[in-house]
Parts: sequence; C-alpha cells; structure tokens
Amino acid sequence: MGRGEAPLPGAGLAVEAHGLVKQFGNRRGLDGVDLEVPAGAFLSVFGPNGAGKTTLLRMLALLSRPTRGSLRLLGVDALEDADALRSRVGLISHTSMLYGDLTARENLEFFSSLYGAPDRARIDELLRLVELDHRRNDCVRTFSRGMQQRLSIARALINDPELVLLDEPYSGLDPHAAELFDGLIARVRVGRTFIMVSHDLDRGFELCTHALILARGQVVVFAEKEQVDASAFKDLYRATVGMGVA
Ligand SMILES: Nc1ncnc2c1ncn2[C@@H]1O[C@H](COP(=O)(O)OP(=O)(O)OP(=O)(O)O)[C@@H](O)[C@H]1O
Repeated sequence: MGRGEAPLPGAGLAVEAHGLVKQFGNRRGLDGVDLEVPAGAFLSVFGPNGAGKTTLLRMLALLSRPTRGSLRLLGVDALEDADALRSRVGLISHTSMLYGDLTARENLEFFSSLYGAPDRARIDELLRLVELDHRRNDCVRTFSRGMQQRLSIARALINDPELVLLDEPYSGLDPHAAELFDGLIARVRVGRTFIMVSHDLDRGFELCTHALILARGQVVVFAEKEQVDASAFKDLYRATVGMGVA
C-alpha cells in the first residue's frame, strides 16, 4: 500500500533541521545537528550507543522539542505547528507500542479512533498487507516478535503518514522475519519518506538512499548513498563505533 506515483506532497525537503541541540541536564543528546532530507528518501541513521539517534528520532516524531535550533517537517515548522504535523508522521519504535490484551484488529481500531471514527476498510487492508489477517482476532501478547513488528507497521500506517520513522525495527527478528519485514518495507515505502535508526550496517545501507552517522550528538557524515563509496562508508562507521565515544 504505497501512496501512489503522484508527486510527493510539498516535494522538496521532508526534513530541514538546522543547529538542533538537545540538552539533558549537563549532558547533550544532540549537539548542533544540520540535516536536509529530500521527500521520498530513505535515510538510515547509524552510530554507536549514546550517539543521539533516538533523541533525533523522538524529535522528528514530535515527542520531544529541541533546546535550540530549527526544524521543519514536510514543509511545516515543527516547533510552531506540531499539532498540524502529528497525523502526517508515523513512528515504529523498538518497543511495539501495542496493547497485549487487545487483538490485532482491536489495536488497529484503537489507533484509528485517535484520528476520528475507526476506518474498518483500511484496517482490513492493513491486516492483509502485513499478512496478519488470519490472526486478526488473537491477542497481541500471543504474537511472535516478528508479528508484533508487522502489526506495528500497520499501526504506524493507519493515518497514511508521509514521514515514517523506525527505531531499530529489525532488532530481535530472526532472518526469516527480517526478510518478511524487508518485503513489507519495500511495499510501503513508495511515496513516503522513511528514516530508520539501525545497528545493522549492511541492511541499513542496502535499504537507504541517504545515510547518516552520528557520534556524540554530532553529524560525522551525511550523504546520498550514490555519492559515497560503500566500503569507505562502512569503514568510517566501524571506526566511529570503535571509538567508544558513547
Ligand atoms: N531522557 C534523558 N535524560 C538524560 N539523558 C538522556 C535522555 N535521553 C538520552 N539521554 C542522553 O543523550 C545521549 C544520546 O542518547 P540516545 O538515546 O539518543 O542515543 P542512541 O544513539 O539512541 O543510543 P542507543 O544506540 O544506545 O540506543 C546519551 O548520552 C544519553 O544518555
């Protein structure tokens, strides 16, 4: 279920961040991040533990505000107009954000109701898309990790977001579940901008159109994949992670 082949809304930049700083007491989560992500891109975000990846993703998901800096998402000022943007952004966190005691269908109905009356046709379509139609009436706590991740995708797509954020979506998936998830992402990324935090360098690099390495809250490198040499990029990543900068 892509968004079709029409030009992306507000084609141009999906993310325009300048000088983003996030201060936590005397610690800096982000320390002056500049980033321009074109609409329709797939950005993979890499970096060692504590680099600021989740801090950045939470900011893009409108869950946290920068201490300093400016942020425009989908052409809208995210600091002035966060409410106008919320329905246009979806987050898939590494915690599933699903209710274990509700069925797959009830979970999607609940999240759909946050945006108005539950859209039953869309829920059915999403359950088929993530290949959980046959488990629609089972409680989510009986699902495997891979099934929960697929349902998380359906949850995040319920409001047809233009910008989709994924925080280590592959963690805990076995190779088969990860492959199913690859196929699902390939189907749903069309016509949307994806930003994925990943510790899986090979998979993250394979999927992306743009790649970012963060360390100590700063951009080490941000580049279009076509413009970088893959092995030089991977060496830089390993050197960054190996620095023990967290
Ligand atoms: N709520 C918070 N309060 C205090 N410090 C925080 C908070 N959230 C993040 N930090 C700090 O900000 C820095 C960046 O953390 P963040 O979680 O963004 O890193 P990360 O790159 O996502 O790491 P990981 O790969 O371990 O998930 C770390 O030094 C962390 O301790």
